[in-house]
Amino acid sequence: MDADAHRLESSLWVGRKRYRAVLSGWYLSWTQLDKRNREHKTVSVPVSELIGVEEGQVELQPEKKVTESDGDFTVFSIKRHRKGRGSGALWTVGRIQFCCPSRDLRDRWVTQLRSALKTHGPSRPHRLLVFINPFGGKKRGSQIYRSLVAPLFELAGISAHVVVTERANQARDHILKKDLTGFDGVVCVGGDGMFSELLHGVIGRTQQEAGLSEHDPAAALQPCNLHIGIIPAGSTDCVCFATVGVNDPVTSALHIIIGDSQPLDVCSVHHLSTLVRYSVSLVGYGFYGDVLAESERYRWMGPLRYDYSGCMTFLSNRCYRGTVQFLPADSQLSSPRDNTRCLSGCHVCSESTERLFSRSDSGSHAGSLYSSQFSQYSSPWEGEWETVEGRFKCISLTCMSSSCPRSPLGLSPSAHLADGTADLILVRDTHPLGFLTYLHRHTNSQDQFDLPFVEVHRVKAVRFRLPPGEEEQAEQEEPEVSERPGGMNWISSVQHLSARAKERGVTGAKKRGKRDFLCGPCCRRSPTVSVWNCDGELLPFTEILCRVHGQLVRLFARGIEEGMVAYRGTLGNKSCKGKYVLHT
Ligand SMILES: CCCCCCCCCCCCC/C=C/[C@@H](O)[C@H](CO)NC(=O)CCCCCCCCCCCCCCC
Ligand SMILES: Nc1ncnc2c1ncn2[C@@H]1O[C@H](COP(=O)(O)OP(=O)(O)OP(=O)(O)O)[C@@H](O)[C@H]1O
Ligand SMILES: [Ca+2]
Repeated sequence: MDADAHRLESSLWVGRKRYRAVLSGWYLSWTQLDKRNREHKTVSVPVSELIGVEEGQVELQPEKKVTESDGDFTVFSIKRHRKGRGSGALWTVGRIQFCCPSRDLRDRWVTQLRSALKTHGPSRPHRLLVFINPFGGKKRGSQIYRSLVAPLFELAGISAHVVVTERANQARDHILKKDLTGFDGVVCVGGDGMFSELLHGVIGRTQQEAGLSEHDPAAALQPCNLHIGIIPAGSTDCVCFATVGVNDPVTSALHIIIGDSQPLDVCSVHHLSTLVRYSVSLVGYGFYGDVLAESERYRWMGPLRYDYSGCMTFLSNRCYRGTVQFLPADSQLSSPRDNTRCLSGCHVCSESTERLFSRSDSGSHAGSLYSSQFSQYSSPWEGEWETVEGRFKCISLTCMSSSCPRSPLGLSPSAHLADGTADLILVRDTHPLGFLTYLHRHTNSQDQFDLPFVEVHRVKAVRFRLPPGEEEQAEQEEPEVSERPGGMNWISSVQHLSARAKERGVTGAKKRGKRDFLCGPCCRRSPTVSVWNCDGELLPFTEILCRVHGQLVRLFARGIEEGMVAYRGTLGNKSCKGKYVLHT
């Protein structure tokens, strides 16, 4: 439809001031007029950023209140705040009350604005399936949804089917098994763990419907159409922070309402011929694995458990031997040390869309990487595998920056959300002060890669193997792989093994903790094998293969908005003002 089909222009009042209001093309604008009809200040709002239009004088806070009058209507739109609490833009609801000289004119305005919204917002969701974890983070999920999000969905005409979860993995199972006809997206109210449930549900369901097996790391998985929305209410909320730039329920709800769409790379983690889990944020061995294993004992501390376990793990001063192999990404396209940042509309990511979907860069029949072990040429992917052997404090693989309030630029500040690559960070054994320097640089603008014991690579795939003689024993029962692609058997087997890994992690951490305290923080008699942390879940296997699937899922987000990033001095939070600057 012609964008100007909704054109309307008339004189309106806002409070005691008279305006010439115009709905034209993609904008609603109003210009103040003085007594002689001279034009003054103009305010313009893109139709794409309108949330809803209501008759009468409408207030949303503290609860919805409508004062009916013949000529009034209220327009709700997105309002940006440059000084957000984090490094992105904080969005709130802007409200403007117009008054028309007649009811007839008011009705025309309301009708035209609503029909402009319909025309300009075809990608907006109409029906959403919302999962609330009542126990995530500070246990405020239900309250956050009820008081901050539900009223906005109602205002925007979104119908939401809400499921308050009663057990872990309920959301994932619901998405995998139930009829989802009519839903335009799924939303979680919770933390990274809840997001991960939705991620596994959506990817699994899509592959199931496409008749594809998720187990073969060489398979070209089917990109998912069902969008995922995240209302942050967890402990870390790293995925939300890294894709929106702030952890704020209202900002996220508004991104969902206007139907923003942000593709996201996903890493599949395999052991032998089995898919173990998907990750978007951190696949980490050594320090981050140990922190997570340790933190399981302190769940009762809430979000603080990570700081406490972080200190304990740091003091235990462990390092682990192993062999890391990786398939480098094209270094002509980008590099983890190019000092750029993936922002909304990022050109590296948009160019990747073309590259990722213009040709099939793998084939599900090309043979498993595992069958080839360390051979360089049987990979379905281009390039040569590189090998690094040694003793590591930590090994981290991240598909995105993994920024979070604790680390506002993240594990890899120049990583991209949707370029089909991940950054592999290898931190070799070093003295505690060196490692502390590395960790501390995550909290400020100093380059954490500019240290002699740290290396970073942009990669498409990674393998980890224990040193000869310490290989993984077939102690774990092999997960029973379902015949049916996307079937549930492997999930429950891997889940069972993960629960055992958690137990092992906890008891292991107990033993290690005791011994470390007896011997002091510099004790060298530490365990030889760590555990993998996959987006906050412990993995039941040590020898794994990770492969990046470019833009496999889509979020209701748009990346961090340009001009809102925490470059020098633009951050609102006093305690960190001016600190978060990329090293340019
Ligand atoms: C001197 C201060 C150093 C501060 C160092 C801060 C580094 C912060 C790096 C954050 C990286 C987050 C990666 C995201 C992971 C998520 O997908 C995942 C799921 O939510 N979260 C975790 O696994 C949860 C993992 C949480 C890891 C928290 C680590 C906290 C370390 C504290 C170390 C203190 C050492 C002090 C020695 C005296
Ligand atoms: N009703 C429930 N009872 C118990 N566990 C649940 C329930 N609903 C979801 N879960 C599980 O709780 C785990 C943690 O939830 P969530 O991610 O929301 O919070 P968090 O751990 O505090 O935050 P973060 O993951 O950001 O650190 C998830 O892995 C999820 O599977
Ligand atoms: Ca990426």
